[in-house]
Parts: sequence; structure tokens; C-alpha cells
Amino acid sequence: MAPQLDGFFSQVDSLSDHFIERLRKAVAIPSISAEEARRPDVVRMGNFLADELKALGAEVELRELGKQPHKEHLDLPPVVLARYGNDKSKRTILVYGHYDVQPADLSDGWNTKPFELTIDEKDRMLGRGSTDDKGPVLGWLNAIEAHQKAGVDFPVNLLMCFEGMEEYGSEGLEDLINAEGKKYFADADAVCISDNYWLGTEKPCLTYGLRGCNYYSIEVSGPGADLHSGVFGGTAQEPMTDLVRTMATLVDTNGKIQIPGIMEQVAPITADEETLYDEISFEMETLHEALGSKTTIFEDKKLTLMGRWRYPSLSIHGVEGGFSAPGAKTVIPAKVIGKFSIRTVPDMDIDKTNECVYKYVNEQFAKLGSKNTMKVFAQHTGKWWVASPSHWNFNAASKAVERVWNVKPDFTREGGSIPITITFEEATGKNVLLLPMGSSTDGAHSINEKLDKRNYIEGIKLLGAYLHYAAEEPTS
Ligand SMILES: C[C@H](N)C(=O)N[C@@H](Cc1c[nH]cn1)C(=O)O
Ligand SMILES: [Zn+2]
Ligand SMILES: [Zn+2]
Repeated sequence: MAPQLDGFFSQVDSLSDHFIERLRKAVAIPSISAEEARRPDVVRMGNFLADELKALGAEVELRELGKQPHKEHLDLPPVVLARYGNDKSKRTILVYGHYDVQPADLSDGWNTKPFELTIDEKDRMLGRGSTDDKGPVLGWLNAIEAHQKAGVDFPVNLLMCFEGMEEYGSEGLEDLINAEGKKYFADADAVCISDNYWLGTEKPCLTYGLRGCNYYSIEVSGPGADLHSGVFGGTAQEPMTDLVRTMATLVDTNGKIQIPGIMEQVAPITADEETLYDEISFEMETLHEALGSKTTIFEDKKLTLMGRWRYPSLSIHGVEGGFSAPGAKTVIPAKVIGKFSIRTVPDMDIDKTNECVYKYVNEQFAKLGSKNTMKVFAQHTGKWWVASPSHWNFNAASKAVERVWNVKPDFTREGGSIPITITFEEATGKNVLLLPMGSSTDGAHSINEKLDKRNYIEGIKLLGAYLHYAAEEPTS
């Protein structure tokens, strides 16, 4: 029998302004994990979540993770572990999310202040972290509160794990999950993560795969200090020149990775997979809207989806130490660090990929014949993940999508990475489902990140409905 959800749904509608205020408070905390100076704000955000959860009656622990690797002067932010309900007759669902965000500054080109939630005329809620991942994390808290205020029994025991370093490769979390897999998380019957996006703007999806991410630095140094290019230009070998020449050999304009040994690791396409892409609702026009231009590599839907889901990609992100401000400073930087990452896919191996990258970058640098010094290293790595969606956890989520959105979801893979997903699967031995709240045009990691009010409010209903169906779904 379909669960009684009307009381819960109408309570979510009645509390919508209150839930938006909760998101406003969360967005106002600039919890940027990649910026050292923001570490106190990341901790403040963890405390904010812990306090909100305690006020809702959850049992909460703040778990410290020690020092940040390679940055020993910095404490990692705490992991918020919480339990809501401990009824042995109910299923237990473990949910994960992250409370840290990507960097954001008005000067990057935002139309509004990134840490002030701004609701525009189209009911888009703009602000850093609105969709990635503060909106979805608060979705779980809001679902609890709406049940309480509606007087509806909460259908499951909820275990929660919210971290503050996801955007920096989930530093420190893996050990905790492995240690707690059969302790704190022992009761978990299934895992649900809400931290990715629909493929388009109208059709919800359930996600069963993620790419991994190996993030690299190439450090080139030579002169003892930054130099005057009029005095030293033409006399000193320049680190920036060596760096851009090396970086330019990594990938071509159509995204073809130039490093030998990478594509060779990619799993071949199966006959089943060949047919899968035609069924997916995905329009190139929506991709162009999300991209903000028509500069796609492919014109074709299938090749585009394959390029995002099942092939690796290499992206060049930036250069630390180079001159980047407006104006015309005539400096020769003494040391520059180029950053790039490779999104990895089945059957790529992290260590083998690292070896290929190190060998290739060293060879390319050697070809320059430079007297400068070059180091290449991986800053963080995380494995790809692909699961089976034939499981009661996915069935429950599919029914919840149909109930809330009146449409059957697409089953998708995601081009992004949530490094800890595979660790949850291995440490608990349970099925992991990705249940996104936001849509493809939300601009996660970009300027003007937003979450549509509709996706937030219906998303809260979706998370709550999923828990009801998960409580009832027969084991598969
Ligand atoms: C999909 C998720 N919301 C996300 O944005 N993940 C990040 C995580 C990351 C950062 N470094 C490596 N992985 C991403 O895909 O960039
Ligand atoms: Zn992110
Ligand atoms: Zn995220």
C-alpha cells in the first residue's frame, strides 16, 4: 500500500519560508574548504548543523579528524555524525552530504553576493552551496522537522554523516568510514547521498555511477625570487614558460588526453550499454543553457553523455603563483604551480594512472632542456564508482520520484565525483543510491550557483517520501 504522505507534504509547503531561512543561514557561512583562512567558517558550519540537529532531537557527535595532510598547521573540520530514531523494528537509512563549498568571490563575476541567499524573480535561490550541497543536506533536516510538525511517524531510523572537506577530496574521512562501517554505521540497511544533479531541468533522475578524480600539481621553480622582466627577461629561463609548454601537451582542444596509458585502461563498451543512451532524456539545448554557450565538443547526445559518464577527461584548472590580477605587471614569477585533474572511469586504476602522468610530464619537461626544476605530484585521488540500480533502495527512490514529480526517473551516471561513495559501499556492504535535488542549470562550482525554490521544496518532499518507500520496499 502506498504510504500516507499528504500530511507530510502539506507541512513541507507550510514550512517552506522557514526552510528557506534555514538555507539562508547556512549559505551565509562561507565554509570554503580549499581556503586556509576560511577554516574557522567551515568549523562554524559544522557546528551550525550539529546545533540544528540537536534542536530536532537527534543524537549528535562531532568527530575530529586531526591535522590536514601536507598542511599540518591546519585542523581538519569535524565530521557531523547523527542518529535520529533507534527503533529496532524499523529500517535504518544512512545519509551522507557535505557542508563545505567551493570558493566564491563577487569579483569572479557573480551577479549577487555569493554568501547572501538571493531569490530572484524566477524563484531561483542564488548563493554558493545552495545546490552543492547545503540545500540537499538541509533537506534531510527539513524532512525530520516536517514529520514532527505534521505529527507523522518518522518511517526509518536515520543515520547522518556530514563532512566539511568533500570539495578538497574528502581528506581524512575514509579512515573514519572504514573504522565505523561495522560500528556507528552497523545498523544501516542502505545508503543515500543527495549531492549531484538532474541531467536536465525537468526530469528527475537516480544515479548509479560517478567518475573518480585524480588531482595533480606541476611545480616549476628556478629563480630565487620574482624578477623584473626588463632586467632578467632574455637572460633567465622562466618557470612560467616551462610550465605552460608542459601543460599544453596534456590534452587537445577536443579533450583528447595525450598521455599514453590512460585511454588503454578504459573498459570497452558493451552491447547493452550501446542502447542505454537513446532512452535518456537529455537535450543538447539544455546542455548549451547550462554551459552558457554552444562550445560543446560533440553535437550529438550519445557522444556527449559518453564523454561525461564513461570516458576520462582532463581539465586544466589554473596556475598558482602566476600574475592574474587586472593590469600589466611585468614580473617573472619565480615559482609556479599548474593544477589539472583527470576524471577517471572503469577500469582505470589510481596508481597506474599516476605512474602514466608522472612519466609523461617528466618526459615532456625533459624535452624542453630547461635548467629549471620541475616536480609533479597528485594532490588527492578518489576512485570511480558504478553500482547496480537493481536494488530495493533504487526501487524505493523510483516510487518516491513518481509520487512527488509524477514521472518515472531516468537512471543516470554522473560526470562529477563524490570520493567517499565507494568507501560507504565497501565499509557497510550496503547498496548506495544517489538521489539528486538540483538541476543541470544550477551552476555548481560556477558563478551564480542556484537552487530553484521548486527543487528545494519538492526535493524535501522527495527525500521524505523516499524514506517512507524505503521503509516498506520488499528486500531485493
Ligand atoms: C558531485 C559533487 N557535488 C561534487 O561537486 N564533487 C566534487 C568533488 C571533488 C573535488 N575534488 C575531487 N572531487 C567534484 O566532482 O569536483
Ligand atoms: Zn562540489
Ligand atoms: Zn557536492
